Amino acid sequence: MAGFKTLDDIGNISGKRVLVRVDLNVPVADGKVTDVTRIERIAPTIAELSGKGAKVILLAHFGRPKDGPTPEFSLEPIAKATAEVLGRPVGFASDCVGDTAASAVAAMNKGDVLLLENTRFYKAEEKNDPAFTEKLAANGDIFVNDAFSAAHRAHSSTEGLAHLLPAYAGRTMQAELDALEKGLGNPVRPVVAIVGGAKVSTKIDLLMNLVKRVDALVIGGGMANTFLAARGTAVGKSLCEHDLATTAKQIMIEAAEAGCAIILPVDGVVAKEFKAGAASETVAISEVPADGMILDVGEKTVKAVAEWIDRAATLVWNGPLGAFEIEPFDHATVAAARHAADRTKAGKLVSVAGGGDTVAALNHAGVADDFTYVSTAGGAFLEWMEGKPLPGVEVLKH
Ligand SMILES: Nc1ncnc2c1ncn2[C@@H]1O[C@H](COP(=O)(O)OP(=O)(O)O)[C@@H](O)[C@H]1O
Ligand SMILES: O=C(OP(=O)(O)O)[C@H](O)COP(=O)(O)O
Repeated sequence: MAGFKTLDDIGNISGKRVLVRVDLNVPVADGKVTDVTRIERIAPTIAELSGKGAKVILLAHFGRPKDGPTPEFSLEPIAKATAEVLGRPVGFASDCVGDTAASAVAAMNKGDVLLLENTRFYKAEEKNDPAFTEKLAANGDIFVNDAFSAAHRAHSSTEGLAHLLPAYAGRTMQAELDALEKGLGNPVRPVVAIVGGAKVSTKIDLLMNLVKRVDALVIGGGMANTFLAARGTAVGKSLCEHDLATTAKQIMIEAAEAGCAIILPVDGVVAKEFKAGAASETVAISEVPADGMILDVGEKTVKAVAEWIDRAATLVWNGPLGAFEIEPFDHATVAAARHAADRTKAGKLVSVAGGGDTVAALNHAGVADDFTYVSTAGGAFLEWMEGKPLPGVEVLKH
């Protein structure tokens, strides 16, 4: 990989403490990891470093904790899941810095793997605070970044550490960049993007550039509601960021100027409660009841999405079309995923999808292996697609 040091360049690391940034921000329901793709993808890097006798110290975030350490956002259950997937013991330290982390690291033997607690339990992490980065660096001799899916964040553990320690790209980071370049570096047109999901405020800005790079943008999931509301459609109690209406309107203007079609839902499946088995009905998008929530796009929209997939030569997809974890709100996502998989298998489509929940949705639909490429990354992959430098990648080029 041009401009990067990879594990091929790492030399003798026997006995060295290697801090490895991984993405363990995996989907969890009722305390159980529901999709282990991100864990499986970090296995090669961990096996290689451990096999060379390094002390492998994993750094990761989980969710977006607002109030410091809380059990809900602890990585401890994920350490157990990681051990199961890797088929080896994975230690856990209940703090990522300070004495707790230092003594757990000091107790490691060559080849051991240890996971440190959620880096986002410290606000300083997201501020890329140099003093905090130094505290993280105190536990390592070398830094390896294998978290491509968090590389769009300029945080202490994704960017800062690469300034303080000799830094290398891990095998997944390397493979993700190679695969995206191969699949989307020079995409065959028309390019259709599907963007859905729930991370509206952190992803909406990137649509401003994405509409200049793709021929059509299908917006579903929670993301669609903000656009519908901006257009004046009442969305009841749906997930919606009304204060982003101006941004949504501007994206629609930019899209029109760039000749990018914007496709919004024409119908929605609405329910009064966000829970399995909740009574639901499909209504025209102009008829969402004031006390209803749109939890999936409706059948007419599913048909329109399939038609756009048929027109596409290349499909990029991040974010489910509905709350796919809860039946029956998985219907549109599963239908679109299966349709894209069929077109791909027929040799008519290059399909690249990514994101923690999107990968889980593709697995739920049973088609993850049928896509051209499935990235672990959602936001990072879209930012890469819009041509934006990713801080966690750029710093590895120094
Ligand atoms: N209409 C909707 N209302 C509420 N949540 C939704 C809706 N559509 C999708 N979601 C939720 O979006 C989440 C995934 O969004 P996101 O994190 O942006 O995707 P990814 O992890 O693939 O990048 C899922 O948990 C799903 O339940
Ligand atoms: O899950 C992630 O991204 P994704 O939802 O875009 O797939 C990454 O772990 C980044 O998490 P963040 O969006 O809270 O920084």
